[in-house]
Amino acid sequence: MNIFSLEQIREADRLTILNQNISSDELMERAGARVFEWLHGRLQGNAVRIHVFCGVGNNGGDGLVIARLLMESEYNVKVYIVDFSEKRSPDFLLNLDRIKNMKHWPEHFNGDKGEELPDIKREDIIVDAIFGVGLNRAPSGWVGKLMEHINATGAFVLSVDMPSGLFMNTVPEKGSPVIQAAHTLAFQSPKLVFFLPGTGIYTSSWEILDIDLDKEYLRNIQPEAVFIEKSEALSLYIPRKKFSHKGTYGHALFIGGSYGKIGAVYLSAKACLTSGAGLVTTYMPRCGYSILQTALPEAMVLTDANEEHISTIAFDLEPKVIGIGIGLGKHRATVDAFKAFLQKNSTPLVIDADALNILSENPELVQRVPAKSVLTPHPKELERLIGTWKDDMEKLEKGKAFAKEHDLVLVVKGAHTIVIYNEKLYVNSTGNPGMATGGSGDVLTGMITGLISQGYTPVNAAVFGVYLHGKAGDIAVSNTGYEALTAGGIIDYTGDAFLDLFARPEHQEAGQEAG
Ligand SMILES: NC(=O)C1=CN([C@@H]2O[C@H](COP(=O)(O)OP(=O)(O)OC[C@H]3O[C@@H](n4cnc5c(N)ncnc54)[C@H](O)[C@@H]3O)[C@@H](O)[C@H]2O)[C@@H](O)CC1
Ligand SMILES: [K+]
Repeated sequence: MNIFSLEQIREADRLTILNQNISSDELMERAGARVFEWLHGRLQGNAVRIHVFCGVGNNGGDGLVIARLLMESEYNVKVYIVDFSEKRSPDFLLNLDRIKNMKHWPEHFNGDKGEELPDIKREDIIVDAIFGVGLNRAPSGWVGKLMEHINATGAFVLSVDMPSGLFMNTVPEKGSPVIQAAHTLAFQSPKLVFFLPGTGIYTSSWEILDIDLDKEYLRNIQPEAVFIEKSEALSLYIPRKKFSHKGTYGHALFIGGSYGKIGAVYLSAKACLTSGAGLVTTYMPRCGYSILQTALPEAMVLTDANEEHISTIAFDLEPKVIGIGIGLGKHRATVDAFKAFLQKNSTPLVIDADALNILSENPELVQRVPAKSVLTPHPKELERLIGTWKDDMEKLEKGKAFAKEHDLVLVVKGAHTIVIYNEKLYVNSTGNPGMATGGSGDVLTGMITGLISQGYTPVNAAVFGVYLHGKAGDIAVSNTGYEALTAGGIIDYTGDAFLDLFARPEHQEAGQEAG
């Protein structure tokens, strides 16, 4: 599913009106009607009190359409106008007249009358149509107070298009008011901010409503980001061939491990085999030999001369891809070995853990990383690589610039992991908090390496690997619960994650969990 930018939504809006030969107010009616149908389908005429808060722009206009349609179906509706500006949108004004024609007189808030805050009960419903995509500065004092009052009621808050107070392309300053939505109904496409840690917290779940914006235009543009769900993942899948052999699926090598951290290599190697690599070899210090040969007889083991850490990186094979850094440690000899390895290596890499830390401590080494290699940093490792950021948006911008400059695939880990390559963002839909457990990252590195080994391009391997990893975790938790999920458990359910790609058609987006 595509995620569009503010400019793209505005243009789609304009072209829809032009090409479908409708007025802007007809488009607003369509948008409001979709929200009304959503509510009506669930409430079925229930007498619950519905408080509709409308701003004075087009989001507020949508709110007025929703309120009118609810009233026409005899719902118990109260409308409030949050008069935050003298510049009211024409379609807002048109719909305000229509509400007044129904003999309903909205309560106006404009800040200088010291209005009493409305009395709203926990069991009521609030429709938040104060600000939509047009917010361009923090709401002023009294508007913020009203928004905080809404948040404090404990009522179910349904946000129209986006929770009021969120911006499309920046993150609200600390203390800036934002509506805490129970659910958000977004028009046409989800917003990027639903997936970022600092802003995704403002809606517990979200759904999109199709308002039939200009399909031709939306199909032909490069979206701001792509949301990777089953259908996108399936489109990346490469079927196995009947007349194939282990050589067809590549030889993957893992370089890593140190005394006490052999398990990391085991997890990567096993995840790599489980995701379909033809052959796997691990290169590790001598102390890892028996452990790996015993725990994972399917893998081959090469050892360093040193017992406890890697001191030289030398091997006599030609792997298709190398996963490096898992459990590696940062012993001086290991750092030197890694530097020497980068000088002569041209095989694509999947770089994780201590190899990333060595890179960030020696930034000149980044130039030595082969183009299109995959980097899988968690937030701290990312910060060491690209520097600090003021908010999630800046993090993505810096990530894009870094990936572009070095022609690398960057996997920005989080609740919604985002893969960055060639200025494109791929936002993952799968995964859960049970996966925040030691070794989960080693499994991901193993999966991505395994996919590259089989012939997936590095960017596709990263996007597909992140999806599969999360999906395996999601299937696993349905059996283990969050707490008991371990990294090994994610590997155990990788097969189910593959099978799930071909299971019944994807359920409609309804009720997605965000954040
Ligand atoms: N193409 C679409 O997707 C459609 C959008 N519609 C609705 O239109 C909304 C966007 O409407 P608008 O562009 O009018 O913007 P909003 O209604 O989101 O915001 C209101 C206006 O207030 C001003 N403003 C921004 N921040 C302010 C602040 N802190 N204090 C005071 N004034 C402020 C801006 O001029 C802004 O345009 C969407 O979110 C959606 O709900 C729908 O009506 C139909 C179609
Ligand atoms: K809103």
